[in-house]
Formats: sequence, C-alpha cells, structure tokens
Amino acid sequence: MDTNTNLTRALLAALQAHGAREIFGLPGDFILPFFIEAEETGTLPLYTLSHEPGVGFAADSAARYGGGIGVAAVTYGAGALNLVNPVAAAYAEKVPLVVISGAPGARERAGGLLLHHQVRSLDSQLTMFREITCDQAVLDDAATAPGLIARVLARCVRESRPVYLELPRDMARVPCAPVPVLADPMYDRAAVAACVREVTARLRAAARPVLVVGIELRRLGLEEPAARLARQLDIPVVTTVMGRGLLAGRNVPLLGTYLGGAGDPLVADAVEEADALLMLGVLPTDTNFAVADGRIDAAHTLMATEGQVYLDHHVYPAIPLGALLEGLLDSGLRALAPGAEPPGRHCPCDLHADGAPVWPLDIARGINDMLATHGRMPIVSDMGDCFFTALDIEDADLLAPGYYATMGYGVPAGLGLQARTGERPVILVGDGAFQMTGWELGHCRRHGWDPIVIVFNNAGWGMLRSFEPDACFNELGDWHLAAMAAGLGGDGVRVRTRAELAQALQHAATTRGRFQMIEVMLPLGAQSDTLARFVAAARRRNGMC
Ligand SMILES: Cc1ncc(Cc2csc(CCOP(=O)(O)OP(=O)(O)O)c2C)c(N)n1
Repeated sequence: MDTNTNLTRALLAALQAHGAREIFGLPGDFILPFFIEAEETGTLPLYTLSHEPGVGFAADSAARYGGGIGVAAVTYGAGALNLVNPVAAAYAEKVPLVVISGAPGARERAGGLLLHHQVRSLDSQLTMFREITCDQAVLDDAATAPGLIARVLARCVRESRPVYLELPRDMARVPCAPVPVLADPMYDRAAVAACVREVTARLRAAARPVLVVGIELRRLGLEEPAARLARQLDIPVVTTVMGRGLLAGRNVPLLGTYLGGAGDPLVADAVEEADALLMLGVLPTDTNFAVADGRIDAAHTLMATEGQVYLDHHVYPAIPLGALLEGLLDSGLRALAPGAEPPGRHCPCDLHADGAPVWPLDIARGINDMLATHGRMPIVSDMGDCFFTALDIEDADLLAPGYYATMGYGVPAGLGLQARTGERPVILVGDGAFQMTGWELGHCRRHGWDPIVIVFNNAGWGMLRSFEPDACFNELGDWHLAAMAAGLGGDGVRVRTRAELAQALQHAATTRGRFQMIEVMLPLGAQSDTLARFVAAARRRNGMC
C-alpha cells in the first residue's frame, strides 16, 4: 500500500484523474480534516463561498462549461442539506457533480447521543441524496473505499449526473490505497452499426431533414464531432432552449433555437415541417418542447438521448452517443440538403444609444454590440426575464438552468466559470435572484474574478407579475444594488436610459480586475418579447386564457 496516501489524498487524486480541476466548498467541523488535507496538498485549488447554494451552482458551472466534473465539499447536515437544490438542478440537467459531505465518525455514531446537524437518523442525509444523485457511497472502511470511489466517479462521468460521497471525519487521514480508474464498459458494436444503418437510411430518404442538438453533446464532450457531422450533412441545425449556445463559433449552419410559437418562425417552421428530425443529446423537457403544442410529428423524429435511440416506435437500448456520432460520421452520409443560411444577427439593429428607457431587448442589443466590439464572452444567466433576454444574444455560449429553472444560479455560476477557465463571463440576473446569491460577488476580490454583472431591476419578481399582475406579493421594492458594489469590492452603476447603458457596457468591457455591476432600472411592465410569447403559450396550454 502506498503509505504516503491517506483516504483524502487518494480521493483528491481520483477526483483530478476524473476531470476535477478545483473544489468549491464551505467547511464545518465534520469536514475540516478533508479541507485541511486539500489545502495542504494543493492537489486541487480550493474556493470557498458564503452559502452552500452558491457552492453547488459554482461547481455545476465549472463542469457544465469547463468539462470534466465539478466538486462541492460541505459539512454534514446543515451544509449538505443546503446543497440539495443545486444538486437537484445538476441531476435534472445532467451535470457531473461530486458532492463530498463530512459526517460523524464511528465512535460518535455509536455514542448513543443525538448529534448536532443530525435530522432523523444518522443516515437520513444519505437517504435524501439517493433521490438526486445517480450513485452514492459512505467511505467508512479504508479497505473498500478505493473501489467505492472508483465506481461512483466512473458513474458520475459516464451518466453525467451528480454523485454523493460521505466521508466520516475519523476516516479522512486513514492510510488508504490509491483509487483505480475503471475502464469504460464495452458496448454492442453490431447494435450501433444496425442503428447507424437505420438512421442514415431515414436521413437519405428525407426531403426536409433537420438536426437538433441538445445538452448531452456538451456534457459528454461531443460538441466537436457533432459540429463535424453538421458540416458533413449540411442540413439546418437547431438548438433546444437548454442547448442554446451549443456549437457556437464552430462554423455550423445554425438556424437558431427552437421556441415553437414563442420564437423565430423560420426556426419553428424548419423543425415542425421536417420529415426527419435527428435529435442528438436532447432531453424531452417541457421547456424544450411544450411550446411545440403537438406540432412536431413523433413519426419524423429520431431521438438519441440517455444512451438510447428512439425511432419508428422502437428503441435501441444501449447506443452510446459518441459511438452513434462516430458511426454517422463514418457512414459517408453528406450534403443531404443545402443548409439554410445561418441568419444574420437576430437583433435587427444595434442598441440605439438615446434617452429612451431600457427594455430587455435593448440589453440584448447592447451585449451583442459589446461582444462584436470586444470579442466573445460566455453568457451566464439566472432565471427570470434575463433568461429569455439571453436567447436574443447571438453567437455566444449560454449557461443557464433552462429546464430545472432555479433562481440563484447566475452569479455563483459565473464565478465558477471564471474560476475553472479564467474567461470573463457576462452574468445576467434579476433583482430577485440577485437577492438570493448575488452577494457571492464579495469573493471576487480575493480570487481576482471580474465578471460583468447586468442586474435587471424591476423592483420585483417580474416573471410572476406576468401571470399575476395584480398581486402585491411580487413587489420587492428598490434595493439600490449598484450602490452596494463598492463594499463588495467591485464597481456599480445604475442606468435608466439606453445611452447610459451603452456607456456603462463600454466602460465595463474595458475595465478589468474588479467586477463591474450595471444595474438596469427597467420601466414597470417592461418584458422581453420572448417571455411575453412564452407566457401566452403557457396560458393557452394550461387553459389560463
Ligand atoms: C429558487 C427559486 N425560487 C422561486 C422560483 C419561482 C420564480 C420563477 S421566476 C421568479 C421571479 C424572479 O424575479 P427576478 O427579479 O429575479 O427576475 P424577473 O422575473 O425578471 O423580475 C420566481 C420567484 C424559482 N424559479 N427558483
């Protein structure tokens, strides 16, 4: 046994071998030994944040955007249970996230007392995490720990879902063998070949084929082969809402994002009139397809998701997406139909820098102008009208919980992205969501993070006003957020007109080293066109007209 390796060091090495590049965390007594080992070894940079939801969202975005796996390390009970929502979001949106929770040691478990942070039984936490992770292990035996860690981390990567590791505090420094890296399981090559033959036959016979790309392509590191296939097939390419930003900048004939009746009619027509809709890595969620209102004919879809391929009322049960892509690329299938020319910038014109009040589409136009002038930057959006506005930003990567739709994601996810890649993000967040996790900006100073943060301030929960315009419970009042930026270590400016917005964006883009907050005061009732169409479609669908 490698005597200079203890369980924590073996775990850290295994995390790194499986694609972790940092740890986000918030310590407590049950996980202090792990944090001490992590800090002493420096195997992975350790970033602490102020609230566990922020820890989880930061780890999520590091994996979602940077690839590999994200790691969130927290204490038992109060810490880990604060992490439930971000882990649930990662499960729903297929993000490979590793939760490491401290836990009581053997002697205190056997002591007969109710322990601090304990809920019901000492295993209640593990029970709760079983529901939002694809695999779990309690590392209470050094003999079995390496094999358990190897199994759990392999599933995290293969299934692109969160996993849970519970580390009793009396185990952190126990001598332990290194963790093996398990080989990928074999798959049936004959089944893949049969599936490829059937898919290519359907595509050859089609007059109006369309390729729809979804988030599994990014989660499984398959964007480049998918882009090669898109160029080889030379057919129109569309992303789902969750897949917005996929294949950006990869010279692919991207038509846009499918939003059904709530989006670009050119895109909706292409998808709904297609006679072969090849969907790669697409999750069949309501945010992706409810807007279709039944206008997509299932008989025309060929769906590869969750390791299976569904077409013509039958299923190929075990077709890894990477193997399918490889088979389609090798099939020689090409130039099926002249790809629709990717449209010009979606926003018909640049931001008018005049004295008019700012509406959401003006923010999208201003960001498009900024990216065109200063170069591409990843967009990270919280949930609210800022998310629907983000759909009007062209040719940019977009990170957002577009399906699970939790608030609080934007700011910590932007910090996690910059921690992982060093790239400067543009963060879009409503005033309501900022009140949840926006304060994590206070950590930028000590880590040198400097995102551009655009706060959509309508003094309330604007999306909910769309559904209940007369309710008073949606009002939040004006929190004057830009005035708080300096105390958090950044620069803040409040803007009301389009000219002020244009100037603020130009200043933010050319100021580095401190986060730049632009608090946009939106007129009451200001709403993006996309949100308005989504709300109308939802009302029709749910009979709320
Ligand atoms: C963790 C969580 N709790 C509640 C909700 C429910 C909700 C969805 S949208 C929304 C209002 C968002 O207000 P904000 O000011 O951020 O943005 P805007 O609408 O553009 O004004 C709420 C409360 C969700 N999605 N997540």
